[in-house]
Amino acid sequence: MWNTYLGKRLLGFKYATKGAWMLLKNEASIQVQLVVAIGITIAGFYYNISTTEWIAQTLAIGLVMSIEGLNTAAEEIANFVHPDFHNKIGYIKDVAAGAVFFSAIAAIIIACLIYIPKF
Ligand SMILES: Nc1ncnc2c1ncn2[C@@H]1O[C@H](COP(=O)(O)OP(=O)(O)OP(=O)(O)O)[C@@H](O)[C@H]1O
Repeated sequence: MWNTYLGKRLLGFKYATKGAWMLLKNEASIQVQLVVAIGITIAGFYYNISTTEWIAQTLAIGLVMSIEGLNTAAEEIANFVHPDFHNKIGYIKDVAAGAVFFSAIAAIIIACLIYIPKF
């Protein structure tokens, strides 16, 4: 059954949900982002934000958590292939963290655009 087209897709989904659970269980930064995501979702209901605002907010949450997950994967690969100190590993980790920074700035701007007018 798992060797069919549909079976392989289902297996991929199973591994992806396992990976998402591992990120949420093991990674402090993702846990913090999940708490922020829950808080901002509660704020969305409290301030009764529009459908467009929900779309922007949901995309922002997904973007930050996705890039954080990729950043974690890059760090894990870097630690696995080269556990010792190396400038190149430092560069790889820093640019991966920089990608999270870009997404976080975008998410903060989106949050400001949605919530500042509501005060
Ligand atoms: N092996 C290494 N060689 C060179 N520099 C490193 C190395 N490991 C870490 N660094 C430097 O230290 C910084 C922090 O590394 P670390 O692995 O603790 O990342 P982190 O983002 O703090 O991880 P975590 O998200 O797990 O807390 C990196 O961004 C990099 O500048």
